[in-house]
Amino acid sequence: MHPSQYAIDEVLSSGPVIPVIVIEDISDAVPLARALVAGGVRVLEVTLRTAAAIDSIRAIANAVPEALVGAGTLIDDADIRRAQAAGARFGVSPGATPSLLAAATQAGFPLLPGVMTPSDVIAAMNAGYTALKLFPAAQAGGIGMLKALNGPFPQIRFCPTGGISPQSAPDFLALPNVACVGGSWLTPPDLIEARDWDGITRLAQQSLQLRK
Ligand SMILES: O=C(O)C(=O)C[C@H](O)[C@H](O)COP(=O)(O)O
Repeated sequence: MHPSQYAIDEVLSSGPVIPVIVIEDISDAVPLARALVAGGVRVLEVTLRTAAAIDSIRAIANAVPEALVGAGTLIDDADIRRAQAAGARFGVSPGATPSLLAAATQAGFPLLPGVMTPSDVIAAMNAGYTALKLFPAAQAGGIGMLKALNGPFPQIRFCPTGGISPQSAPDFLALPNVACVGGSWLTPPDLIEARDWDGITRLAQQSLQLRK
């Protein structure tokens, strides 16, 4: 394991659910991060899917130091550079291309790469990555897929993400090779639009109870 990957251990062990966050309006970033932290969720994955994402990461890193803010949807080397420059402490990708893995290693940037096949797992392992996101988790086979992967790859810890709900999360979290799950349900667009930060704090608190 690369030394920078120790931060991924902290990301995976901080709580049962990593919130996958989409921020459209930069002015929502800090109150949203504070609402999640107030609910006991300090690892935050801000996806690079919106124009506001990089500035949001920078704002959260500066104003909410108790949060562990990371960047999601990393696609290429440039994404790693701009996420790191904005203060992201880790990155998450839907995939695990050789160039993305090499760029993260070279930058000393903790990365949770996405995999969906045994060949993806082997390629990531060979590049030194043992904590992986299974994406899209439900569509890739969900619980059955994770049980099957545990046969040949018992040393891999997964953060399944994609299609997981508060209803299905406990069954994922009960698996020996699942460290945590990712999900977008902690930050629903309607609550963000309504700036219902208390509602988001409640969702964060509820997510802490999902481990059976
Ligand atoms: O943007 C990324 O980097 C992604 O990998 C996609 C997210 O992981 C899924 O969109 C999770 O969303 P839900 O399925 O709604 O929980």
